[in-house]
Amino acid sequence: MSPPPATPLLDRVRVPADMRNFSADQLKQLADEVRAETISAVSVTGGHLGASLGVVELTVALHAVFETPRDRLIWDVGHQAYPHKLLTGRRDRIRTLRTGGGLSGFTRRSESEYDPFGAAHSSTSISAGLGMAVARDLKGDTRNVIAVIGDGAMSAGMAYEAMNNAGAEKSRLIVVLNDNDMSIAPPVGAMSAYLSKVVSSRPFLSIRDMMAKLARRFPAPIERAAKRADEYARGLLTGGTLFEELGFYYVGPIDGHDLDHLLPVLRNLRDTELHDPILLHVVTKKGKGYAPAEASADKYHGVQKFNVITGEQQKAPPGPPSYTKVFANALIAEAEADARIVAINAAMPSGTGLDAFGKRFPKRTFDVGIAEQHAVTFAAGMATEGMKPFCAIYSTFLQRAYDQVVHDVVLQNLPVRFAMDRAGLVGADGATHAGSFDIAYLGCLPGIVLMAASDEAELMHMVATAAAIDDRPSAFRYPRGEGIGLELPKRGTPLEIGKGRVLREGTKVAILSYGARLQECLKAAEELGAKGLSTTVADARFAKPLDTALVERLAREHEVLITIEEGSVGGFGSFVLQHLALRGMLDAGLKVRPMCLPDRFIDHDSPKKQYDEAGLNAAQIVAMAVSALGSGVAVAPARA
Ligand SMILES: Cc1ncc(C[n+]2csc(CCOP(=O)(O)OP(=O)(O)O)c2C)c(N)n1
Ligand SMILES: CC(=O)[C@@H](O)[C@H](O)COP(=O)(O)O
Ligand SMILES: [Mg+2]
Repeated sequence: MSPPPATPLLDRVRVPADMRNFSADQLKQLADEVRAETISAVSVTGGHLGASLGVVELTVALHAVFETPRDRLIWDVGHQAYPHKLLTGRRDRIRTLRTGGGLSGFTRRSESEYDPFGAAHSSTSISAGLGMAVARDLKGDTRNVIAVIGDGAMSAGMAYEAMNNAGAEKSRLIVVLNDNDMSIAPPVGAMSAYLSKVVSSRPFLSIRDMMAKLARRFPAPIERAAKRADEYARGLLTGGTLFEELGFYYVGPIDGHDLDHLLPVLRNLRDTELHDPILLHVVTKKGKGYAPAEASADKYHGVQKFNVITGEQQKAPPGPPSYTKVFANALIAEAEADARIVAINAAMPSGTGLDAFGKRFPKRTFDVGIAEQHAVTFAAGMATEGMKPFCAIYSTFLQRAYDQVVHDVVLQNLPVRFAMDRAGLVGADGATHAGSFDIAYLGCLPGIVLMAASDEAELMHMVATAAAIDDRPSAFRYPRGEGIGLELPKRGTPLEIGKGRVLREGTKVAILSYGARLQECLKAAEELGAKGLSTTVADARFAKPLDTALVERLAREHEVLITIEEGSVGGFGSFVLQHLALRGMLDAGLKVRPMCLPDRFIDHDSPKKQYDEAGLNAAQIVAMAVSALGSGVAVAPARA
């Protein structure tokens, strides 16, 4: 007779304190329930399933052993934190994940006391953890600080900067390296190869543990001998781990799914008198425990809603190709014609579309890992040798390489091309991933050519334009998602640099759009026309160099000039205003209304709702024009 079903335990756990008296067997059952609940919840919301499944046991063990939230637990990237959210008072909201007003898809200080540090951009956890550890020491506090970082995130320079400092600071910090041998794609780089070597060597924890225990039992001379033996054991089995050379006490590798390993090791680390930073190397499987995830190439890194039984993801109805796909095809067409074109991405081959480029040109495609700073200067180096590098990095992630853009590319006037996908608001990933700032942060740089695609055909032309610009840096931005369904040429046609285009002629209101708000502008012009307000619509195409003749004509011939962009304050509208002001064209009463993202962060929601909240949809453009004509004050977009 089969044993009676175990009473569910997850229902008894609102916060981690509720599970701290559980036995090892109960914790194993709890882990199974957490995994099932994670799969069920993400099947409804979509999201980052694979990474979360890979850390179910680790999450249970960390919260069982450490006194969170007093002990600080930081998740690098935070995309793997769904089990963490289930166990820290957010189970009731887990099915609101990544939806408007719902839980964030990453960790967030404002969301929970169990999230001591916000994340989403990778490789920040060790730095933040060290900061918390040093602050603890300065305050004479005794809490533990634990940073969980993945093998992919460990490929970013910031992680080394942090470890280098931690090794010198000698402040007690526990870094858990969650090694699942995956980034979004299979990992790249020497660090990944190194970790595979360490993982494949015999687990030497037992020998080292024995030596350490022996050392503690004997007087100093023997302790020194034991310590030397320990060094030898380490060197013998793994050539001395890189982490120990950086001043960390390395423990591992251990099985990150086996609570019988995890619990005692974590308790030892919690109770040890060691004041060194510690690196615990755990080996896990991304997508663990859900067959469709384990079987998939990307381990269900980021999924749509799906059928739990079959694993089949909800497919969007067939629509126009995504901007990403159009970019990839356009770059392939250019590269077919010019062997100097090479493409670089930072651990985002599929997200940028360079996986397709790489299939066509494997030797001209470079995935440098999560290393945007390196990617940019690597591209700069290639440009000095006459190559035509296209650096495909999401607008938000390019923020990480800003000084490389300024100092290594623009200041040296090197012809690196920046393909900035995910420009503007991006929906479910929310504020951390919005491509809000590139117009402002690039537009202030002398000499760079800046373009924004208003549709997928324009994107093709901008790829061709960038390919042809070989005497200075250039950048073009385009949004997440699908195009508008235009017939596309085989290959783009280079645009005349610094020239916009007029799509609709009017006399009263002029709308000058930069980027993909153009369709909303055309809708608004229709509505304004129906109100008897004849409206011109123009596509600026370039923020730099600005089409000053077009800007001045629109200013001269209309009562109201509206500029609009999917970017923050300080961007395209500012460039237009500055030009008109310096030309004295604001002195004669022209009513100018720059429409851009509000000066605040816009939380996750559907893109349509996000742009509603940002005040950048057709109805709000109409309202802005009408209010300006009535010389009303600009209507600030409603706060969500
Ligand atoms: C600075 C930065 N670049 C790129 C990304 C996109 N990204 C999110 S998760 C991820 C892979 C992370 O791999 P790993 O740290 O091993 O975590 P895993 O998904 O394997 O758990 C990448 C590249 C990011 N979040 N931040
Ligand atoms: C966690 C992370 O940063 C990436 O997975 C990101 O969510 C990808 O964004 P896209 O879905 O827009 O490619
Ligand atoms: Mg990984």
